[in-house]
Order: sequence, then structure tokens, then C-alpha cells
Amino acid sequence: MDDFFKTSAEKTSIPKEYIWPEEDLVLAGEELEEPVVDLQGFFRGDWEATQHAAMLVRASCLKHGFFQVINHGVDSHLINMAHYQAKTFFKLPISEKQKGQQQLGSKWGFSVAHAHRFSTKLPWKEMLTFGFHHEGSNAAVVDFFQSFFGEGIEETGLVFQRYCEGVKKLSLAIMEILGISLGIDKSYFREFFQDGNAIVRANFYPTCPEPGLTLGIGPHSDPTSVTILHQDQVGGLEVFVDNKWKSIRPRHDAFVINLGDTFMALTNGMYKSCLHRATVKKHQERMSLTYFLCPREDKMIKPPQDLFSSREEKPRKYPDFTWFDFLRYTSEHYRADEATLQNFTKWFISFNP
Ligand SMILES: C=C1C[C@]23C[C@H]1CC[C@H]2[C@]1(C)CCC[C@@](C)(C(=O)O)[C@H]1[C@@H]3C(=O)O
Ligand SMILES: O=C(O)CCC(=O)C(=O)O
Ligand SMILES: [Fe+2]
Repeated sequence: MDDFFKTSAEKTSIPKEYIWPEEDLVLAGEELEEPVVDLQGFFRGDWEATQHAAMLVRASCLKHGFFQVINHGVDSHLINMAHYQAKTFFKLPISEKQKGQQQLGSKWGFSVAHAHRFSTKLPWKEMLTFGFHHEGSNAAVVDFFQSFFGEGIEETGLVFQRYCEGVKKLSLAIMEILGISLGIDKSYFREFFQDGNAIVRANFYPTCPEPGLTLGIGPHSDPTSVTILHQDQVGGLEVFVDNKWKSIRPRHDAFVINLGDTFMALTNGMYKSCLHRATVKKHQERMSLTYFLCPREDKMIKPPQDLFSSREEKPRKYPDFTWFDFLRYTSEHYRADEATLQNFTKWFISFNP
């Protein structure tokens, strides 16, 4: 592990714990031609533009669960400030960052490579993770930063508090568009997530002496509902479509949206959760900010009536479960990969026949 903290010039190779199997390292061939969905018309209340946006969202969610949004309503200055604060945090001495070290059994705080949880296929990244409640106190994020890292980090907390409030609004707008795209009541999913929360994470991917042997994050779909991600201009995010890894060209004006397993279950498998990974680079470090939208923990994950029928053509694909059950599975029993929902379903049914 000590190697991780050396400067890139000092490193000649990477520790074996960071080396991924060859099948996970197959290079991306081309860029994904995913739709960029313009939300301006939706926010203005323009019916035709909203239908067009919903149609693009539907096509990409039926296929792979990935799209980008522009004119998303989150202030670009606020996004820049959030990146700046996150970068400033990751550049602190390791001893400062470790003051708020993620503890075993907790999701929150600073962690390097999940090294306290896993011992192989470690991701080449540092993370800072905290929670954000949609209906929580408007000082909760500031409180998190102060209690984990002490005084002097208030500005970072304030910026992230405002950033989360902006992204929360976007997340609920996306829920409305997803509802429209599925032909159900447009407020159905917005209301479902209104009292939800988010796992918020800044990912920092340092430069790597052997980028061809490791990954910033391995192939997985997010177990959460919808992920709203903002990345810098370096690039590294890749999505698995048509049996190939495809790279995503970063757009500063866009948020990346990818569906997670919980949303797939909420649509009875109709919309796909997106299989993705992140690569790292030899000479460029990279950063991304992720907002993993989650329902309230006791909410039942069950598709709305229109998306299944008791007759043969649309049977239920997953059991009724709560987000609490699924979250516990992915934090205590299973490291998220491409088959999380499938394996959770088997595991859950074996305990709840
Ligand atoms: C519920 C969660 C588990 C993870 C953090 C949130 C949402 C996404 C999950 C994760 C990012 C998927 C890939 C594997 C993982 C271990 C990671 O590399 O960070 C996952 C997260 C986690 O368990 O911390
Ligand atoms: O950094 C990225 O582009 C991807 C991050 C990611 O997939 C995750 O944090 O779940
Ligand atoms: Fe992810």
C-alpha cells in the first residue's frame, strides 16, 4: 500500500493487489454515440421538447441505461467550485485526509482504494463519500465535513451542500422525464424519490505507472437508482454496449446519467442498468463527482402496476425488496459488479422463499 503514496516518478510498477484480470482490461474500441438530452424545453414547460427528450431517454434506457444531459439547471460556476474544493481536498497531506478515514462498516469518509475492505482487484483511486438527505437539514453536509475533518474545511462543506441541492433538483427532474418516457404518471417516480437521499462521492484517480494493468473502478453497474456524474476533461469513463467497451467523451456542459440496478428493478427489468468502468492514465490524474440517488431505505422496490401483469407476457422479474435490503447486500455481502441484481435476487429468495 505504501507505494500508492509515492509520486508517480518514484513508482516503477504497481502493487499486485491493484492488478486486474485480463478479461476486465480489454481496451475500449470506439466512442459511444449516446444521445445528449437537452433539458431546456422540459424546464420551460414545452410539451413537444419534453416528449422529444423523453423519447431519447427511453431509447437509451431500453438499450444500455446511459445518456448525458445539457441545460440541466445546475449552475456551472457551482460545478466548478465543487471540483475545485474536491481537488483541494485530495491534494491535502494524507495525514489530513486520514482524519476522516472511512471506518469498517461505515460508508462515509475518506478511503484509498477500498483497501480496508478488499484485498484484490483494488481500484486505483481515492474517494471521499458522504450522505445527503433530500429532506434533511440544510447544514448536514457542512456538519459532515467539520465532524470528519475538523475546523477549517467549512467552505468545502458549504460548496458541497449547495452542489447537492442543485443536483437533487436535477435528479427529481430526471425522475419526471423517466416517468414520461415509460408512459406512466409523470409524478410517480418524482414522488417516489422526493423523500430519498443520495450517496455523494468525489473520485480522484491519481496518475498510474502501469495504467494497462489496473482500473480506476472495475466493471460494475451501480446498485443505486440513478447516478448523476460530473467528470473533468481528462476522460476514462467507459460503458459496455453491444459487447464492447466504449469510451465516453467528457463534456464540461453535461452531466452523465446512468441507471442503476434499483431503477432497473423498479421498471421490472425494462430499463437497463448501465455496465461501466473507469480507466486511469499514466500522465494525467482525473476526478469525477457522483451523486447516487437512492429511495428512502424502507421504500419497497416494486414496479408500478403498468410495467408488469400477472399474465404471461410481463411477469415480475424481481421479488419485492427494500432499498435497505439491497444496500446491506452490496455493502456487507457482495462487491458490486455486472451481476449484482441477479445474484441479490437469488440470495434474497433463498432467505425469503
Ligand atoms: C451503494 C453503493 C456501493 C458503492 C457506492 C454506492 C454506489 C455504487 C457502489 C460502487 C461504486 C460500485 C462499484 C464497486 C464499489 C465497491 C466501488 O468500487 O466503489 C461500489 C461502492 C461501495 O461499496 O463503496
Ligand atoms: O469516475 C467515473 O467516471 C466512474 C465512477 C463510478 O462509476 C462510480 O463511482 O460508481
Ligand atoms: Fe459506477
